[in-house]
Amino acid sequence: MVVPSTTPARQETVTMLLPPPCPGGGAIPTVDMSAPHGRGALSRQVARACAEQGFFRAVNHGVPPAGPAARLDAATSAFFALAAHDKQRAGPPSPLGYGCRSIGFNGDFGELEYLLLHANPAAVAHRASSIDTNDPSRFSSVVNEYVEAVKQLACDILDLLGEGLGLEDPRLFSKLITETDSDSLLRINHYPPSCTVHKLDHDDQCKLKGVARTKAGNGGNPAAGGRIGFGEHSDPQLLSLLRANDVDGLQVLLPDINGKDVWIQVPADSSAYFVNVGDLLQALTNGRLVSVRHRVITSACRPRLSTIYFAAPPLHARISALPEMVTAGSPPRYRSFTWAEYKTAMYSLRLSHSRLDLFHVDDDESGNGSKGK
Ligand SMILES: C=C1C[C@]23C[C@@]1(O)CC[C@H]2[C@@]12CC[C@H](O)[C@@](C)(C(=O)O1)[C@H]2[C@@H]3C(=O)O
Ligand SMILES: O=C(O)CCC(=O)C(=O)O
Ligand SMILES: [Fe+2]
Repeated sequence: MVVPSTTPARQETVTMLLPPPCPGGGAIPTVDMSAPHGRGALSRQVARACAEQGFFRAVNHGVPPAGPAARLDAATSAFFALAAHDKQRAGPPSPLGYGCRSIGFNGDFGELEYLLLHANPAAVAHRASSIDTNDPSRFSSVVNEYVEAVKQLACDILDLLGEGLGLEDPRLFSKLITETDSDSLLRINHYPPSCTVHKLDHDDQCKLKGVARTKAGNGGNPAAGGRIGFGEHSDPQLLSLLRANDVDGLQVLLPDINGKDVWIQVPADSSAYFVNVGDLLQALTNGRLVSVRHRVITSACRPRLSTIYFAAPPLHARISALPEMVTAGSPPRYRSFTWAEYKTAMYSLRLSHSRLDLFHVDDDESGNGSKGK
């Protein structure tokens, strides 16, 4: 087995913004998906990045920048450029649909507007008529085409993970997201420029005057100058694949050389995919892979447009540690649960909550079932 042993639970002790130590992001691993050193080396590299950082930058990933990705960016940018009342037709988020500032149902806010879609063609077609009233079928095909491309990349990465972890069935993870009733999502986030001159425009766009400005409790002190675009959280699903324009803002919480967690800025790279491990993959691997905490802090004078594919299993999928991941020295950490059960818990909680803690075996046994923030 080539994957490093379980990462110990991490405590954030310092919050700071670091300039990227090198153009590639320093602590952030870059994985060349064209496998220049062969598939074995690639699978080990992917597994190692997901175990040590829970995050990596994928380059030469095979999804061409022109084509589905460019068409989706054009279609979603056109939507966000509409007048507020036209966009509200696709809202409020249920949680799917168009949302502005408000995230989830429990009082989280961020300086963004977004579209959240179920990634299956029938659901996309249902939403398209309120998003693109002129040509809903074109909007649907643009989204479906993109989803097919990004889902293929997600399957490739999940298969590499299965191989790198030495699973008996290396395709087990990817099979979960290719089921016809998989619960994967596509989210498009649009962060307005942070310059004061544009801020009022955005308040007007959202028609949410009077809503409290983002508070520190929504993700921590972002440091002078930045505003919370999307507060600190981990993604609940299996794996997330993020592509964004060339505007910075994404930060990940990673341990420094002394083991202290620090916020690392992820330099923008519009040609790359940023891949992060979600809570379900952490549970399936019994904590071997880590669901990385991340956030978006906006400080640029240009809008940030990001598109994230959240690869998820069907609602009925049962999540419990794979036998290969359980040993005498590494007993099961989480009790078994279904994705539906996990989703119910997650929608009742704030964005920053460490949801997986609710399913931790120790917490369960000691009766502290609702540990968290
Ligand atoms: C506050 C919330 C928004 C969220 C559902 C939740 O109750 C907690 C998890 C949040 C999150 C984070 C990652 C994704 O952006 C998201 C779509 C998801 O699956 O979990 C969001 C949820 C959301 O915006 O509905
Ligand atoms: O918009 C981004 O860059 C990241 C947002 C995010 O983490 C999310 O939507 O879950
Ligand atoms: Fe996220």
